[in-house]
Amino acid sequence: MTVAIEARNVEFSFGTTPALRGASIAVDSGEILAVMGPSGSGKSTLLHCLAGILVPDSGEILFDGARIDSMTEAERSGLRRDRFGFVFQFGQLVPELTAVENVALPLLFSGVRRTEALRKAHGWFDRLGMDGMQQRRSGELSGGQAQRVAIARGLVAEPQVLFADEPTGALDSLTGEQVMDLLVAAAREQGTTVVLVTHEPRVAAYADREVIVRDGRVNAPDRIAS
Ligand SMILES: Nc1ncnc2c1ncn2[C@@H]1O[C@H](COP(=O)(O)OP(=O)(O)OP(=O)(O)O)[C@@H](O)[C@H]1O
Repeated sequence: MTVAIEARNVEFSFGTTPALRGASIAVDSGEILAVMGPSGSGKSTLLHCLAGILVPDSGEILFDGARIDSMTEAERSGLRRDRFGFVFQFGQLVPELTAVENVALPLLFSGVRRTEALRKAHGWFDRLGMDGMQQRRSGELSGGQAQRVAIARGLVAEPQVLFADEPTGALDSLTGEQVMDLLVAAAREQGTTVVLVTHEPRVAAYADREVIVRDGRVNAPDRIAS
């Protein structure tokens, strides 16, 4: 197995508040990893460091074998644009744009022509179960529909790694399961590596592997002897 993305002994503090204290994790290419752990343990901070949004105070982040913590901001933002996809708790769709324009955004940012980007984005709506809703704006979508659109946006440019921070956090459990079914099926089809932060065991159950962040470090889950 090739490692897609890795944190080695990462430390990060917000001012005097330590958030990561020697966190290490390696995610295999194509693997779906669930990052669990108590509130405030450092899960989101770890995701932001892996995604090149935050730069660790010490330690290393490797993507495809290359150090990204020592890259320039411009290089890291290029990686985020071209190689990574993102889904957050609240889809963060652009309210002024239609659903299909929202899905097309990462392609447009990567320089794909508008007609081609919109054509590709259109192709997602059937599998979203949302054919006919392409022209709606986010205020005209349910929470689950908006989050499905956000997942299509996260995957449309076929990123190598999808970072999902509590993607079902604002949804009821049935809607959350529909969103996870979509996320996992589409990621598997594209061979996308997924780093999924969640506090819900039902959501983590979709992953290939679970780790727990406690006090800024990553542990394998405690196994219950049977
Ligand atoms: N922008 C910030 N400024 C200051 N401290 C922060 C900031 N973001 C996070 N922290 C602190 O860093 C620590 C780790 O936070 P983080 O958000 O990574 O935890 P988390 O495990 O994702 O929590 P949750 O499950 O509640 O989202 C916490 O002590 C938190 O209070």
